Amino acid sequence: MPTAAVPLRLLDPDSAAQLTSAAHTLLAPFDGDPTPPDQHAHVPAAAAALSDGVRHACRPVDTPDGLYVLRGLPVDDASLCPTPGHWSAAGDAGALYDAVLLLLSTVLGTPIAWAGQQNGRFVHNIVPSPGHEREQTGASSSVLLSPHTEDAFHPGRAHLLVLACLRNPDAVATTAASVRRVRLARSDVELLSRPALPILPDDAYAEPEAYDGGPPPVPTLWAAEDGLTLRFDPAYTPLDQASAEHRAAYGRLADELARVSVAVTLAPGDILVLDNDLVVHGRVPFTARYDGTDRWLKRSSVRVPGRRTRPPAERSEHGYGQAALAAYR
Ligand SMILES: O=C(O)CCC(=O)C(=O)O
Ligand SMILES: [Fe+2]
Repeated sequence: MPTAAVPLRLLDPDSAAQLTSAAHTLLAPFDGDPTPPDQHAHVPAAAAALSDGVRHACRPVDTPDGLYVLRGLPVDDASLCPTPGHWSAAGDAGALYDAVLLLLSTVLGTPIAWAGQQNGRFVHNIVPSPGHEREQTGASSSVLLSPHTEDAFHPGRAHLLVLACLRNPDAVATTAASVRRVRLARSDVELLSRPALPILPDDAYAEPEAYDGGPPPVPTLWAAEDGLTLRFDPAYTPLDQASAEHRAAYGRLADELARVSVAVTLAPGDILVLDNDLVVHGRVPFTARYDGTDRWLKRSSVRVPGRRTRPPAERSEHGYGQAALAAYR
C-alpha cells in the first residue's frame, strides 16, 4: 500500500504555541478534568480568538484525497502519563490534547459526542485494549481494522474525523481510501446508489434506546454536488441479503478502495483530518505492548453546518436509538 503523498499542512510554531496555550487556559479552572460540564461553554470564544494561521491550516479538505495531516503540535512524551489500557481508564490522561482537539474541532465545525460511546465524551481515546484484540473497533490490534465510514449506521455521523497522535512507537499505519480516486463502471455506481442494504451499529456502542421500525436500507454511493460520496462499512452490512449482482458491485467498490488506499503513519503531534463522506479509514494489524508505551490516539468527530454531501432521505432515519449530541447547542 503506498505511503505516498498525503497532503501535509505545517502548523507554524506560533500557531502551535497559541493552540497549546489556549488549551492550558481552558483546562486551568478544572484542574485537568477532561469533561467538566462548563468547559465546552468557553471553547467557542477561545477558538474564535485563534490566529489566522490556525484557521488557514484548518481550511476545508481541498484535494480528492479527502484528508490532510496537520503537523507541528509539540507532544512531550516525558510529561505524558502511561498509555491507558482501555478508554474507560483514561480519566484525564492527555487532557491537554482533549482541549486542543476541541479547539481545532470548533474551528472546523461543531464537535459531536455519542451518548452511547465512551461515556458521551467529545474526545475519545483510541488505545489497544486487552481482550479486544480481534474486534472491529478502535480498541483492536491484532486484526486489520477494515476500511469503514465512521459511524456509518447513523444519519448524524461526523462529516470530519480528527485523529491526533500522542504515541505510535511501532509506526502503525492508519489507512485511508478516497471514493474520489476509485474507478467504477457507471452501472456499478448506479447500482450502489440504490438503497439496498442497512448498516448496523458497530460494537463500540452500548445498547441503544428503543427505536421504531426495522433497519433502513441505505445507498452506498451518492452523487453530491461536487462529486461522489460514500457510506461504507462492510463489517456491519448484511451483504448476504443482497442480490448476487449487488454483492458483486459492492465487491468491486471494495477492491477499488483497496487499490487506492494509502497508509498514513502518524507520528506524535500529527493530526489527521479525514473527510468522512469521501474517505474510508482503517488500521493495519499490530501487536499491542500493554506496558504503558502503546499507540495512543485522541479522536474527535465534527459536523460541518450546511454541508450537502448526503442524500436528504437520511434525515428520516432513526439512527438505531443512538443520540448524537452537538456541543454548544
Ligand atoms: O487506529 C486508527 O488509526 C484508526 C482507528 C479508527 O478507525 C478510528 O479511530 O475511528
Ligand atoms: Fe474508525
